[in-house]
Amino acid sequence: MLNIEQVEYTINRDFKIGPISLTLSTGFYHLLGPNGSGKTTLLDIISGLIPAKKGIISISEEPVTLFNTINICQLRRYLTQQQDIHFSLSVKEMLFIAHNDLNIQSKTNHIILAGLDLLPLLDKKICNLSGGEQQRAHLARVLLNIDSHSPLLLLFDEPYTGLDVKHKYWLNHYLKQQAADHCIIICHHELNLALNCNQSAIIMNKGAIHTVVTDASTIKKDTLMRVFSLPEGSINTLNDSKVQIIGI
Ligand SMILES: Nc1ncnc2c1ncn2[C@@H]1O[C@H](COP(=O)(O)OP(=O)(O)OP(=O)(O)O)[C@@H](O)[C@H]1O
Repeated sequence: MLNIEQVEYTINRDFKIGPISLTLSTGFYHLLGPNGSGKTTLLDIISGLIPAKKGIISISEEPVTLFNTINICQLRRYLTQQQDIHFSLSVKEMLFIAHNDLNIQSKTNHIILAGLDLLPLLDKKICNLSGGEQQRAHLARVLLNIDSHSPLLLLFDEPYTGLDVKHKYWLNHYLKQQAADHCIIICHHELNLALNCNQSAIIMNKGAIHTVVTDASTIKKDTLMRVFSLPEGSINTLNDSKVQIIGI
């Protein structure tokens, strides 16, 4: 599904991404790492928003290049970290701009809009919604667009921002179901959530991939302390040898 070979990108004299090589099939991948470790930059490169300086990326065998943007857009969806709405749009208007043939009544779409509790908010202006409500509307914009018969690459940059626990739970549950058919990469800082989920995780540090595990609950205390600069005593080892960060 996603193939990254020796990808490099130089941001400035002090910060460089890569070389990164990674091959991912369908599934659910947590992309973890401290602030400034290069997660968003990597997602931007994978999505084709910024061109890699070196190396090769392909999504379902399609090369990610500036000249192949139209094909790439059909193979991937990307919820970026920040969304700016410059017009006074309602939720419904924004969703219709993203999908001009959107059928709000269809069973699949109804599940998403109901799961994100957006049905009562459809006619409200986005700028008048709370932070979490706005994030739910932007999530719907992406989720309503993944009804595809072929596998997609779904990239989410900090999708949990502003969500309350009910909607975090719903989102995880929904994406877990989608992971059977699609390759889903979620960049976030909810370390305990990742440690709890038995899903794959990619840990970045200083522009490079530090660790890839097929089960995030096997991430070692040492790794967490080193990569995230956590103090001694901040990590609890449970009876089943899983670790949890305490105090957050
Ligand atoms: N447009 C830019 N110009 C200059 N430096 C940048 C730019 N974008 C990112 N950087 C720098 O590149 C590094 C990686 O940034 P990036 O946003 O990829 O990190 P991140 O892991 O997503 O961080 P966070 O968890 O805080 O969102 C940081 O040091 C950041 O300051």
